Amino acid sequence: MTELTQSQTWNELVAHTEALPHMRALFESDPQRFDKMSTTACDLFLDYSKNRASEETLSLLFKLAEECKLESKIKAMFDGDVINTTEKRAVLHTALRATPGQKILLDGVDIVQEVQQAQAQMASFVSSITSGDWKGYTGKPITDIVSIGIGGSFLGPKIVSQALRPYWNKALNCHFVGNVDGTSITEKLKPLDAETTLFIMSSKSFGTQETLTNTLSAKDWFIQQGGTQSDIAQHFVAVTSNVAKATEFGIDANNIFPMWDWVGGRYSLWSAIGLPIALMIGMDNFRELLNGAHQMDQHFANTPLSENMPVIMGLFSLLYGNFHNAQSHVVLTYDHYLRGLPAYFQQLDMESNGKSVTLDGTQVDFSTGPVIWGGEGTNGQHAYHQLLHQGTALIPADFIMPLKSHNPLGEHHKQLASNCFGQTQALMQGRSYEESLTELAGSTLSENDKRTIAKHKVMQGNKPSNTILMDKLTPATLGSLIALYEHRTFVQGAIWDINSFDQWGVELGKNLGNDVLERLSATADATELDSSSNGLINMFRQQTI
Ligand SMILES: O=P(O)(O)OC[C@H]1O[C@H](O)[C@H](O)[C@@H](O)[C@@H]1O
Repeated sequence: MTELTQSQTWNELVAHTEALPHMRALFESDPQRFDKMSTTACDLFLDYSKNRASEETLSLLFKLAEECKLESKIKAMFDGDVINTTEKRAVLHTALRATPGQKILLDGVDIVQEVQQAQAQMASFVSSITSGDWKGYTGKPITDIVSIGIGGSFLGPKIVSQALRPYWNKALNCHFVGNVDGTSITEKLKPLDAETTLFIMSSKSFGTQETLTNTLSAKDWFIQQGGTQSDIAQHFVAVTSNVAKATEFGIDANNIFPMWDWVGGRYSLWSAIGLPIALMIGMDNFRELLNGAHQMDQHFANTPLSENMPVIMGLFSLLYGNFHNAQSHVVLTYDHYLRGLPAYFQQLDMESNGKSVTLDGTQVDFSTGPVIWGGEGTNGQHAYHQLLHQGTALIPADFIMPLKSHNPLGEHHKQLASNCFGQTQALMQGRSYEESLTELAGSTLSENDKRTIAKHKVMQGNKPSNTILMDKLTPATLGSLIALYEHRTFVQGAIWDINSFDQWGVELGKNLGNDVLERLSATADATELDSSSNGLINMFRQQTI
């Protein structure tokens, strides 16, 4: 048993949540509910009134957070304490968006200065590419960026540049290769011209199999297309914390951008890992993105728990996972540019909070990180929303929408908004049996059929959602939004007392994958593993030898 589930507040929450009325009743009894349960921070508006919560629920949740020393844990992260205890590392992605002049000392070194130097290196690189000063091996300016990386070195740059497409430099195009599946890089390279293509190899460790293999294939392609070994320096740059390995691999030392071990991969888009973003949207906009995140950092670090947006969102997610048995959480972006965000938050949250022991190694006796999934609205409404409305699982939802579109076309945005708000309303209020019967009153169905069909039309409602609105999707609002979710993830991990910053589960898969790779190339069939693994390996061997 953990202390957490033994605590009085935890047990009060168990009893309290069971007794809470339907959200419809909560709205009916308090016309001010929307005003009371909504807040603004960093140009993001959060309506959290459509949650299964009364004032008492909130005060119990805040009490739980206080008892779990959330405030001092937040401070410890910002101060650079070694909170990633299993890897003995500080967690300072917030330093990547600190303002110049701010001082954050780590082992006596001011890391903000290092960050500023890296940003200056990025800025001069971006300017040489966009001005055309940096030329390909035949003297032509660069037109295409191919970013090679995986995990945090892939999703952040890809999804943020996709989201900020209205800010793109029209003279450049960007492509992302993550998967080691040869199809991925083959298809990406097909339309490209080696003379005008720049490869960015992004790998914090410089040891990730997929990224090394894809980079080698990119080099082979470059040579096949007419480039020479000595041209490689003009076409390959790297972002890594392992400079020695990158130079050994053949990347020119002048073309290496730094990374640090105090930045987790899934928190790294703010560093030079974000170089593809900076190239596509320009360094000024990249700084806006950082500034948006910095504003959210300030809000998170300095706002009382009860008004703190990431805290409120983190506590609601915990409420559903721990007290309502919700196993998943859906993120629904009502903006085509934000269509990749659910996948980004999925990595952020599931790699961070998919853990089963507390910091001291005690097995948890409560659910930790839920499955995060989602997609873009309105598409999902014609598919999986059915399960949100009438399925047996409780799936809390986040709806995210800018009030203004970058593409204001006729009535499109109004219709988009009406669908977004209509969905949250339907989830909350549902439809009773009596209402369903009334709807069927004028039909030609028999009374018996009406009663049967009415049962199928019943929606329990009481399905929770948050709605996050922003005036417009800009680099700054996107920065704030992503930082909001980073901190929301932190809040839950802090209350559960787990390490949100390691990923040992991923490591085991990597090691076993390498072992299998050797067996696939061995001269004899595999016999030493379990029969399934032996069987699969040997089937593959028979097809390829
Ligand atoms: O940047 P790299 O060192 O190549 O790592 C890429 C990714 O691989 C790992 O498997 C981790 O789980 C991710 O968090 C990381 O972002």
